[in-house]
Amino acid sequence: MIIVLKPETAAAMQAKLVAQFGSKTELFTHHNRIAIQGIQPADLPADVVAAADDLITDVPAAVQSSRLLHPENTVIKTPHSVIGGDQFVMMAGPCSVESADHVMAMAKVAKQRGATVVRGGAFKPRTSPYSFQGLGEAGLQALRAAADANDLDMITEVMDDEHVPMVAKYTDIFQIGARNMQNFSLLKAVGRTQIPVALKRGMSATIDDVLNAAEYIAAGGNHQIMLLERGIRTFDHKYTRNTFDLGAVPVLQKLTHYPVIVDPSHAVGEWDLVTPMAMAGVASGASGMIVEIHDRPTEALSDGPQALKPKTYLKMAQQAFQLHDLMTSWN
Ligand SMILES: O=C[C@H](O)[C@H](O)COP(=O)(O)O
Ligand SMILES: C=C(OP(=O)(O)O)C(=O)O
Repeated sequence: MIIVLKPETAAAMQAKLVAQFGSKTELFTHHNRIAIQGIQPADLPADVVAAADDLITDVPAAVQSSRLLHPENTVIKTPHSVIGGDQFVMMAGPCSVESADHVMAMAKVAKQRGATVVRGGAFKPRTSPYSFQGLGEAGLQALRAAADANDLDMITEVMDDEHVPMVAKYTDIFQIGARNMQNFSLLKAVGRTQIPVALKRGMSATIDDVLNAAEYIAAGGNHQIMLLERGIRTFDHKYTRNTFDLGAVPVLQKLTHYPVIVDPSHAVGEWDLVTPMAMAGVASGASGMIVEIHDRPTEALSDGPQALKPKTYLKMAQQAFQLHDLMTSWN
């Protein structure tokens, strides 16, 4: 259950509850709230009940992710971005880091229209073991250099818990890919760091699966989490790579305090569908977008069909910021 304490006595009552239940159960405090697993109102001392504004008994398993414990938005600050604040955050770059020169050029394009984060995979989760697997640490170095030269933050995928210390040396944001959303060792490993984590929704993951995956990260002590909607598998993928579940954006925002980011590139998989769905992603109320760009998509080492060429990206990004500004003016 979650006990919402009156602010004036919250600290004293929390201390009392921690002393009484702390060794027996999972217990989390946030401002004037305290979540204690596995107890009922009848288990509480009378003075705690008297000091409570509310006793919430219907509490989800992913309690640290829940707005019931943490009502206000989480805002993540990286060197060049504020994610989950008032500004829309643009993350752009190639699917894979292909070479130092290429990612440098793509970072420059990303920056031209307001991106504050450059993306690129150095470890690639490919369907086939014979497809390009990424440049590894050399890719991380190239992406770091491209980010630094353009005053951008870096986001990159970490696929393996053993790689977490290596990727941590370079990146500002860990990306956990859709295929690894329930790789619990990996979630625990990034949860032990204090580096922001962008958790992509698994292809067949329910909302509760996403929230519980985020909870693994929070349970380790890392609360800098953002959730990425990148499309799910449904029944008809003849024309789109995945089904962009934009309903998930306001649902996640209602249930959790973490910023929600949209990935129209992986959602639709075809470049000419990316701009309209990117706009839909902005309209859904997301805090930001991650989008793939490439100057020669037909030669891309991964996901070329969904990459926006620079000119198309620049137009899309301009429209995305304009739409976000318009929506902000309505509030
Ligand atoms: O980011 C790259 C791709 O989305 C991912 O690696 C899977 O693509 P593939 O099925 O072409 O390997
Ligand atoms: C592999 C990626 O995406 P996803 O995990 O969503 O498939 C990616 O963004 O590079």
